Amino acid sequence: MVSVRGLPILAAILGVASVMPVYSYAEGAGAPPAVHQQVSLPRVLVLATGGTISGKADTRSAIGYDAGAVTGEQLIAGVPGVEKLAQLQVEQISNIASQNMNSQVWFKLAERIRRAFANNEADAVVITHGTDTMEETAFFLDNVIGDARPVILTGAMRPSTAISADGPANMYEAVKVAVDPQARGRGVLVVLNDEVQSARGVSKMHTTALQTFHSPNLGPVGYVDPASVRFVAPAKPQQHLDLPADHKLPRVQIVYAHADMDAQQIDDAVKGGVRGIVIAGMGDGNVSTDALAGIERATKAGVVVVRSTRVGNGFVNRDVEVDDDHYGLVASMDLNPQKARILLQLLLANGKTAAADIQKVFSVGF
Ligand SMILES: NC(=O)C[C@H](N)C(=O)O
Repeated sequence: MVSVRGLPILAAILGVASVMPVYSYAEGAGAPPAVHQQVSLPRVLVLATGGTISGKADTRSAIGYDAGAVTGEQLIAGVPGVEKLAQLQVEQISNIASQNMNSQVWFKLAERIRRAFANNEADAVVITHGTDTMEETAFFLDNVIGDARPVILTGAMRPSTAISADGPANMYEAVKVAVDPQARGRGVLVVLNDEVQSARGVSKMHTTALQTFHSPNLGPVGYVDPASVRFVAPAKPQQHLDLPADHKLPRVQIVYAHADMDAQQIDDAVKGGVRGIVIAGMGDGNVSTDALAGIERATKAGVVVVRSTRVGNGFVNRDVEVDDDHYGLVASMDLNPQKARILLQLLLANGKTAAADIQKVFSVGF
């Protein structure tokens, strides 16, 4: 449990923060108290999971760095002015690079957020996270939280020690969005580089650029800068799927389609005991004739098959180039393969196994 500290300590922190450069948290500023209190400001629970935003290198121009080397508390201490936006309570959920993100951390996050909202501990949640799998964590949480209070993920493309580290500005803007009344009722959001994206729409689309997050099909839902938060899309209805009590998600494998494709990967997946397969198909979710024969074997064996696309943009349409009705397939609509995998896992865990029922959920809103 974290403890509430007194105002003299807060004043000391504010004094330090005001003269320190923004990257100070990576340069041994020391751990501040876990609760940064200012009476009557909104309460934001910060859940730190690691990633480049918590990364640290030996020198400011170093190429390599260790992700998850800085704690959430140190990270907050390097964001001057954030304490004027909200009362921040920081908890460390994990400290990993997000290529190692996994469903156990997702369950931990989901349960902590549900508890915080049920006990009225927080008005909003900000999660710091690596960018590689941020869209997957955001989408998982979007499907299981179902609360109007904002849940915002943020991260960074440059480690905390880099020249022009982007983490502090992203953290500031994430908290700014979290406390904005208009952020309510929008599901889980991702805030980086002055843009606000929905969990459903967002995808990492550049390996290294600061402007890596885009929502190719849906566009950003809003914009943020130090002076303002502007939403350009309407709020959405809140709904949620249950978390499996045993904290296990069924095995669903992604199969990447390509020229010269045979059915080997699909047959191997079925033999390996998967409950579902998501095809990262060519174009509008296409596979070769040989692979389609493998898909037919898979569905006959009771494996649910969803057709998504490797293209990264556009919708996968039902029954246009592939006869989904005939083969009993699900079209992923706007969902990329990694998000289609999560939705299929959650639906299977909630007892939905019929392709038609699964299709209805994938098609929500379209
Ligand atoms: N920019 C980043 O955060 C990348 C890092 N590999 C991560 O996802 O943790």
